[in-house]
Amino acid sequence: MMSVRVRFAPSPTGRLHVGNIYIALNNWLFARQRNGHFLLRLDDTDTERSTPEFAQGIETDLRWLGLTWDSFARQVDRIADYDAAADKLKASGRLYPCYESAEELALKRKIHRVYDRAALKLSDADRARLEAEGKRPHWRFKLEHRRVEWNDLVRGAEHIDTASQSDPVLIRENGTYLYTFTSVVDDIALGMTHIIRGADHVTNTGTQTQIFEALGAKAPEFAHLPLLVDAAGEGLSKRLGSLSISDLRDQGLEPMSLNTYLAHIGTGVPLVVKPHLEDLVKSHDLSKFGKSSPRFDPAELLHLNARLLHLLPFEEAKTHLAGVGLSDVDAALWDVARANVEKIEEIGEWQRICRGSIAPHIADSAFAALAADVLPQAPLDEGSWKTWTEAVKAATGRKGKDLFMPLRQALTGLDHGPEMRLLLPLIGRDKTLRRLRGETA
Ligand SMILES: Nc1ncnc2c1ncn2[C@@H]1O[C@H](COP(=O)(O)OP(=O)(O)OP(=O)(O)O)[C@@H](O)[C@H]1O
Repeated sequence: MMSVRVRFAPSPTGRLHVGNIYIALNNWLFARQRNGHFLLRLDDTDTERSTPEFAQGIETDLRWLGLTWDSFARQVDRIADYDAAADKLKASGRLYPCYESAEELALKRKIHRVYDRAALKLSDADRARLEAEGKRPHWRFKLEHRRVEWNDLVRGAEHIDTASQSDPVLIRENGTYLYTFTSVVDDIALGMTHIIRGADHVTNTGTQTQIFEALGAKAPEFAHLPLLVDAAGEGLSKRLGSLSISDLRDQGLEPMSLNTYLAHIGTGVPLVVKPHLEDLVKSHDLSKFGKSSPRFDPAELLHLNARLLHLLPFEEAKTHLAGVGLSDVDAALWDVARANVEKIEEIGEWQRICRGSIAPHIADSAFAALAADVLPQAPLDEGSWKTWTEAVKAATGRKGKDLFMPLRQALTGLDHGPEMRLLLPLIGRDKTLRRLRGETA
């Protein structure tokens, strides 16, 4: 069997958003599951809007998520190939020059929805006259008017009737190529076997299939994933910077929670925490995705992030902790605090409470003093809390919340957090005594 080759082909015209990564991830998982090849291709022929900073940002985002690529291409390096392919289509009569201005085309559109192919009727003399007047042609691809059918790996049996479409412009008046064309030339040259992309490209599929064939190639298999929308149901755009990957990274989310969430939404399969990309590779299945637009809900992502941290063993958490400046957190603290955070940086607060210094919250200093008197001797362990609170109860007559809450507040400055039985040994006897006296310790 031919080995699988897929690509992610963003234009470096903005910061990648979660919809773009939905596509990148699905391509990557599809390739990895089949020992295939994943190409990163920058569609950067729009030189006005493409920038090196956005190109760099794409690489940074993909690396952060672990979506590494096997090869890399840029469309600006491949113009000679486009020229050669265009010459071939011109020679076979599939690309024809048109001279209508934008105004003329707008007028025509009021009468016919589809371009009337008037330019095909021009004689050599007509064209020579137009050129002599200084007109430069744009070039249209002559569609075969027929039904193009394909078995979409996401959407099932699909078809487009190209008779209802205008012959697409593939080369602009200034000689630059349109995406519809360059993408096909690349997909042929770089040997793509499957094209996995967003549903915004379904309508291009008829035209592109015919361009593949006109260039002597067979169209690859297609998979069109639904377009993600935000929690309010609005579409996403690189240009607007909505739900960008760099923002989510800056917010301190784990790359694997984003990968897991994106591999899940739109599938209808229950959301299960997957700590490693390999786990997602195993369960990946394009046929599980539906057609309707999934909502990307940041609240759901945050919840998943918390669940992922709760399951993350210390050995794996270490590098993440170092990444947020918390390399001094140890296994004991991690194991106690991880169930109480949504983002890894919040571990810093528990590090400060257990290992650094805080201002305690003492509501009743007489009670705190009595409690200090009966604190067990060092070293404190997981049994010490029970021994201590029983002694405090005997000394003060307090019980339940009236007993536990003032102690928690005195020791942590907070009224919530991990079990006190686990926190007490981490805080230690000295700090506990000082905090009970109201000292910052
Ligand atoms: N909201 C979305 N959901 C899923 N896929 C999307 C979404 N938006 C874009 N894509 C896909 O992302 C890939 C990269 O596309 P592209 O670089 O054109 O991004 P874009 O967000 O559409 O760009 P722009 O906003 O600059 O027009 C394409 O496969 C496209 O179908």
